[in-house]
Amino acid sequence: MLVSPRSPLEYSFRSERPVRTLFSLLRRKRLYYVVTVLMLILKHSPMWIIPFLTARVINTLADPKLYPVSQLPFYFGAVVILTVQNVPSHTIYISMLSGAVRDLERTLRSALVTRLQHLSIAFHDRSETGRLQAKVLRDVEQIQMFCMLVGEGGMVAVLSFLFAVTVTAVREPRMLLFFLLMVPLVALMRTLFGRKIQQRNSAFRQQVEQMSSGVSEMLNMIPVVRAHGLEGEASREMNRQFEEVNQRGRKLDQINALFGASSWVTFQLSMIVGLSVLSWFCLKGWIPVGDVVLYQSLFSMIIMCVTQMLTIYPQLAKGLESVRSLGEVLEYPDLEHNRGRRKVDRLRGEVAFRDVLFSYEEGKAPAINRVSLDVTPGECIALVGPSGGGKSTMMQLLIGFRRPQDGQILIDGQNMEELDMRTVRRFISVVPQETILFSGTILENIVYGLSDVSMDQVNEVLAAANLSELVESLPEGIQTRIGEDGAMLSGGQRQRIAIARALIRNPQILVLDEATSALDVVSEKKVQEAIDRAVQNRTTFIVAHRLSTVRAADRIVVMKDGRVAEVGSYDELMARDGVFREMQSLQQ
Ligand SMILES: Nc1ncnc2c1ncn2[C@@H]1O[C@H](COP(=O)(O)OP(=O)(O)OP(=O)(O)O)[C@@H](O)[C@H]1O
Repeated sequence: MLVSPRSPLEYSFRSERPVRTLFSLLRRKRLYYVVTVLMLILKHSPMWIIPFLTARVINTLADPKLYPVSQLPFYFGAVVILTVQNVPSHTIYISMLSGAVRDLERTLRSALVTRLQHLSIAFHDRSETGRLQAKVLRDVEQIQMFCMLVGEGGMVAVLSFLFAVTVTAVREPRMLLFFLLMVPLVALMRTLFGRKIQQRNSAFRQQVEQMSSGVSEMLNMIPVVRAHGLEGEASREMNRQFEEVNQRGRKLDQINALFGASSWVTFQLSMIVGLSVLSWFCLKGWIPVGDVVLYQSLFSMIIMCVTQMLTIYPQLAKGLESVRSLGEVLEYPDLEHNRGRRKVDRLRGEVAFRDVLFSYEEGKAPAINRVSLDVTPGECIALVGPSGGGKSTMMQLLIGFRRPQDGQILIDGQNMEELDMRTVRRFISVVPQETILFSGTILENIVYGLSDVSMDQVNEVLAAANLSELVESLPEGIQTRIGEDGAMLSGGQRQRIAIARALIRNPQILVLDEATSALDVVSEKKVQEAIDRAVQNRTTFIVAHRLSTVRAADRIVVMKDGRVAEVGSYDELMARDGVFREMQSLQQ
């Protein structure tokens, strides 16, 4: 069942092994990484070599008999060359690192979006949009930052630490012993403060997030607040949140200041202790004067590397957590399966439900309970019934968003399970209850997703959807921008645009979920006229609420508790003393 459009990236993605997953993802740009590491070593080499050269210069000056003074220009020249080469090597290093990491970022986002497009509607129902959005944006950004951090600070810290420890171990093991005694002290202090700062940081972040959702809620609520005269309360509530952010922010700044100063003092004190030990070594004659500078540099390198690694560590944990978070999408198995199934290049519009059983969750009462229904091409079926009766679920089954647990749905006599639903859906249009519009022009909203549509076709559907008059009255006509989510349009106009969008595809099957919100008489009449035209020459299913729609349907199917309670024409059902007549008498 789970054959799917999987990218190679998804095959190598194992969220239970985040580090291995990252390595396998980074392998795509192996050459970039090799060059990055080489350039890193080259660009950073002055930091490692200059202390040796400085020591040599000082030793030469202190005891010219030991080292020839004539070599001094060579040392200075070497320092200059080493320093200047940092410009090209650093530039190449960053462009290679960024090239590889940005490629990873783009690949991950694109894999996520492709996967999200193919995951089942059931998955999307269960997932909050905000959480999915955070995965595509924030989690990928965390992974990108993680890789940059490892590539920049992390690698330098590890390499420098190994370099300093090895050099000291080889040249002066007694000094290494002293260094390794000091390191845990610095690390301990860092860890203790780090935990406290992290707590304050996350409290502050939560407060800021709460404030930001508070602000957006406040903006949405402005008309309600104004209508109830609650402006004062609304402002007070926001001020309370601002005050909380202010308090937490100040606490965070204080602890950061204390930590910053303490770190600096600890570092300087450890340097002074290091210097006094080195001075003692020098006075004893164990090391020359210049080596005091050398070991002092190596010591400061070790302390800085340890500090750097401890700073990076929490970010690493976050990055790995983000890899796991992406796994929830990239490894989720519930994909719509189409590969290898029969493609459809034409449809007559015959639909049959055969003993269809469907429940949203295992063990729960079925939303569709053994329903059978035969619909001939061109027929108009109105689905009516009490709320929760199963009308929308029937439509979701018809368009293949949900799959029956038992029974069959046949389209043109072919079992839907054997058809490539992507090809079937080219012949099905859906007008949902809530019209979804985007902030383009009327034309863009109507032809959405189609590339070669003639203006004649557009004018035809405008007329069919009763939109010609509206479009002509606008100064920019069909090129008028309709604002975010069609904010400039009335409810009836939005519905008619949705109908036009459905009709432009000239579907063989039309599914129309009528909006329940009441329209004024004129709007309702216009929408109804549009529907009347839309149903011609195609099989139509309308989840109907309006009496006029119900009347015009060839057959009315009354759904109750997941079953078909009654089927018949308007007159037939009204003649019966059943659910439909009761519903109609309540509506009038
Ligand atoms: N996504 C879902 N997850 C779980 N249960 C659901 C889901 N959608 C609908 N249901 C349940 O399935 C049953 C049928 O719901 P459905 O939406 O098909 O009814 P309806 O007749 O279209 O109702 P309405 O007229 O209110 O839209 C109801 O009991 C409903 O609670």
